[in-house]
Amino acid sequence: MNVAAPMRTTGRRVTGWALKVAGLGRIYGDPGPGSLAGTGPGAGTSVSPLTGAVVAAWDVSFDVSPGEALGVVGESGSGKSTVMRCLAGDERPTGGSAYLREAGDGDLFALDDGERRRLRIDKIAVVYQDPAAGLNLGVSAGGNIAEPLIAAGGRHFGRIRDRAAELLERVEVPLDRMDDPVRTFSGGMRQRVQIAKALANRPPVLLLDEPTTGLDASVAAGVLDLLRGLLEELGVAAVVVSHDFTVIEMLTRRVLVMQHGRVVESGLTDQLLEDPQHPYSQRLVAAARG
Ligand SMILES: Nc1ncnc2c1ncn2[C@@H]1O[C@H](COP(=O)(O)OP(=O)(O)OP(=O)(O)O)[C@@H](O)[C@H]1O
Repeated sequence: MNVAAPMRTTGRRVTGWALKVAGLGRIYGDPGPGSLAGTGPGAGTSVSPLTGAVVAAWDVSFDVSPGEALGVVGESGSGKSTVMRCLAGDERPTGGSAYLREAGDGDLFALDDGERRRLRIDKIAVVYQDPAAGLNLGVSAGGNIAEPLIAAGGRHFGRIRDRAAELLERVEVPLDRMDDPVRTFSGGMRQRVQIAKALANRPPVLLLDEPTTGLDASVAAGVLDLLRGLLEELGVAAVVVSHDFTVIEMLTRRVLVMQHGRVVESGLTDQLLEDPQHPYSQRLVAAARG
């Protein structure tokens, strides 16, 4: 299937999409036709009463432009991480399609595993909640960042080291820690190294899955500040998944609210925070406002 090429405007920001997702769905268990009935927000569950399948995400559609960040917010079990895992290529969706401008007009979900892995080298980068998922903790900070650079064809030791140092400096990790194993770093520093590694090959798309959950509040605030600056500066198209509207508010321009595997509301983040329409969004916003 061909998708019309997005329009480019002058400057770093473009009006066309960098990533477009249409009708993404993921069902765990029997994906037969009966499995959708009786699931979703109206039914109050994502588990099919007929087949027992879990409709973790269904009919999720959005696009993200370069220089834009889109949030996906919802409570535990709402399906937001499933969406992220499908986009990252960590698992295969049951249905839908996705297009990456820089990868031509082919459906990402139709690629084989090897092709998906190649996209992860320099086109779609992921920052996971758990730094251990994105880093090798036994390897130095510099070595972790070198890994995607080498995978992308980097062979010159000096240039790889310079790029690693530049990235560590940008994420405010002291350069004298560059050769220390990441295992010896604090949680906040590990997350900064993970961010540096994700950005190593200047990917057009960055997926952030609960990037500050699990960090102490003051450490999380520092990492959020860093991410906000990077997203403004880099022109990357970002998708930010979080259960926390405070994170979404700080990092994103638009947001989707998910409940029981479905999108129940979407819009500009500040407007949705100001005047949420769906009762579930109202509950999430109230929780964020304390
Ligand atoms: N491998 C799996 N097998 C079966 N069900 C799964 C699997 N992974 C996720 N689920 C179910 O899919 C639904 C959505 O899970 P998902 O992890 O996407 O939610 P989430 O909103 O990201 O929550 P959390 O923040 O807790 O990860 C949940 O009901 C979950 O139990």
